[in-house]
Amino acid sequence: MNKSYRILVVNPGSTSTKIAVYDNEKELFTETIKHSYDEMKQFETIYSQLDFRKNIVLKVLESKNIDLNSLDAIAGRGGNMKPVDGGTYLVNEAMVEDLKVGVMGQHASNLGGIIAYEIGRPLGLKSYVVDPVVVDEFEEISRISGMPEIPRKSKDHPLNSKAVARKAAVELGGKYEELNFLTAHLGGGISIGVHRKGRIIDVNNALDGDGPFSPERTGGLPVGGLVDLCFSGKYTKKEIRKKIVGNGGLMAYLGTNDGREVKKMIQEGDKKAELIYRAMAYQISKQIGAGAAVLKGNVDAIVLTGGLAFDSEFIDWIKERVDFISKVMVYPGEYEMIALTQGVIRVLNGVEELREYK
Ligand SMILES: Nc1ncnc2c1ncn2[C@@H]1O[C@H](COP(=O)(O)OP(=O)(O)O)[C@@H](O)[C@H]1O
Ligand SMILES: CCCC(=O)OP(=O)(O)O
Repeated sequence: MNKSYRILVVNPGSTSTKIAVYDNEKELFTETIKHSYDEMKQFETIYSQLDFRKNIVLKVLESKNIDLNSLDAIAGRGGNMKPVDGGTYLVNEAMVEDLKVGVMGQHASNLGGIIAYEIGRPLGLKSYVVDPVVVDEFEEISRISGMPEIPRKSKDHPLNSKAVARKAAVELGGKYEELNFLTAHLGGGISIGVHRKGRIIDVNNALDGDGPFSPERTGGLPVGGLVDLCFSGKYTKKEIRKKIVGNGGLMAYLGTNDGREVKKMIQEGDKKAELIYRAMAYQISKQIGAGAAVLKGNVDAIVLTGGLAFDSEFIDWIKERVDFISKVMVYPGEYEMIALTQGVIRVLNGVEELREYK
């Protein structure tokens, strides 16, 4: 019989830090600590948030009476280290250095592996990241953008996407590694992943103006207009970036990044809100259609997930455009905490090989 493991899970997001403890797959608790804009604006960089977020994790563990010595391992959401294949990686010094710098960019997830390492090391515990945001399983053809200086990059939500695709595979009576899925992670950022037999061979870069617009990001833009805006003299580089990620999408058109607020506006008769919300579903559907072409139509299921998937009307707008492609399966919310735990348990039980970060 497999041993029982107690695992601490740390998931830093743009507006929250999620903390959970599991005994194997049994959740003891999950706590989400929200961070307001005002609280975070004191930090110049993601890395400078380290002590703030780490102390929050330690305080939550104390408040839940979790003895640090009772832990067997720590899992953190993997951030912008060098691109890697999907899987579970031991956090080592090389990874921590790359996450500190953010070799592939800046995102709160960069702190997941570092916090896990900093808490684990003095206790003699191993720390892991699972399916980090930079999982790159692209084929050569997916990297071509049309401008050699700017190759397409894989940066999205592989942790949640692979977790829901695995769930869907079980429901379909098959294995993730043997089936083809199109996943749509519909959160603050949106990514449409093309999974061919367990590998994400194409996806829109959710953090760099690619794919559908989202509650807070522009997605792909007409580049000519963007070039003009960049050189208009009206904005700094930082301001332009913020317009693309943070203040884009629903936020730019409607002044909110909250899907529930937009629903309220629509119910109160706001026609503009309805047009924009419908346009987001339209763009998501187009990206799903593009993914179907990548898979030459061999799609076992389209899997919709993320916070927006709680809105059944929104999901229906997508379904009516894409259900000719394949069966549509919906898993509202996100499964990142359990996916981190499961990834660590798979390697501790020897079901999956632990990967080394170089
Ligand atoms: N019931 C709902 N109806 C409409 N939108 C929702 C609902 N629940 C959550 N959302 C929206 O989902 C988005 C956040 O999704 P989530 O997956 O939690 O994002 P992230 O983890 O990227 O912050 C927000 O726009 C939020 O308002
Ligand atoms: C680095 C890409 C992952 C991402 O965009 O995550 P969130 O949507 O959770 O910010």
